[in-house]
Amino acid sequence: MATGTPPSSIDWTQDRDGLALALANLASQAGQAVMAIYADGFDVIDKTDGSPLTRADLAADEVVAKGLRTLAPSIPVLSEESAETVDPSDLGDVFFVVDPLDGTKEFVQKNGEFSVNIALVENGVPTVGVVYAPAHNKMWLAGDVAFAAKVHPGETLSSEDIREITTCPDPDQPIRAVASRSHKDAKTQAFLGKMSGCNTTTIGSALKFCLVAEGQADVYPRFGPTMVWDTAAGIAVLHAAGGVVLDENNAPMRVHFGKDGWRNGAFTAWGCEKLKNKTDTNG
Ligand SMILES: Nc1ncnc2c1ncn2[C@@H]1O[C@H](COP(=O)(O)O)[C@@H](OP(=O)(O)O)[C@H]1O
Ligand SMILES: [Mg+2]
Repeated sequence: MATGTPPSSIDWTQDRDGLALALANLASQAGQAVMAIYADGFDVIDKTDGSPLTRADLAADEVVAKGLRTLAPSIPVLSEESAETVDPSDLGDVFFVVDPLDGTKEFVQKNGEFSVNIALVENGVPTVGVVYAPAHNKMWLAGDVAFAAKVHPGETLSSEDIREITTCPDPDQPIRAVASRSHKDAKTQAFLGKMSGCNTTTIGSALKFCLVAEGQADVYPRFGPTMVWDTAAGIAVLHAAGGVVLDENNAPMRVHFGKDGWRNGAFTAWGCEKLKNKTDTNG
């Protein structure tokens, strides 16, 4: 079944898997815009926080913003590229969170490890998420159920193209960890060092959540800074696949505007909460 543009009167909070598919198709279009610039060449601007910005971030943001206005005009949008202009109190309880190009450092280095992230957040909980890696032709999407699919940038996905994914924890095997390629920190290294025999793969962007969600890794520890748009979509995918993302207080991580603005605290994303005991046992 190919999806066309759905009527804007749909209550998406009642059809989260349907929304996930519609957002996946939007991410595919944004990925097409990103890949055109990836092939074409681009300048890199340093933002005030030291992170890079390219015209691919802005082009993808425009595609996603326009698509969301058509799809769900009544739901507000918080995007990395326009967050400074958004008053958090105007967002209400239900809003979209967008990182049009997550892993811009990886994009600049041309290693393919970047993604388009779109999430629906309801009362602080990411309930729908899509993470699209256009350089890998790979989409992860989730509402009530988590799925993955092969999709080339710009292609339209239908419900027949997607396969269900779940996490794959095996408490008898050494932990497989994923960590940031470009943002390493001592606390993460210490955490990884506490797990005997742990194998760690480094990779950019929200792809780390997706590797845990589809059972290729067990844990993604993150003690260095991230923003809510880096994590919301990945949390939704991992949660629907059977995993959990815990904050510094071991509570499910929420999307919220706090003393550090939209910046997250430290978190650990697990394929299964029980695996957490392995850090305690072996630490
Ligand atoms: N000092 C900092 N403050 C806030 N966010 C940071 C940061 N350093 C890295 N990040 C976040 O980490 C993201 C990259 O994650 P990873 O290291 O897992 O690839 C960046 O996303 P962008 O590339 O969208 O800017 C950025 O939001
Ligand atoms: Mg990001």
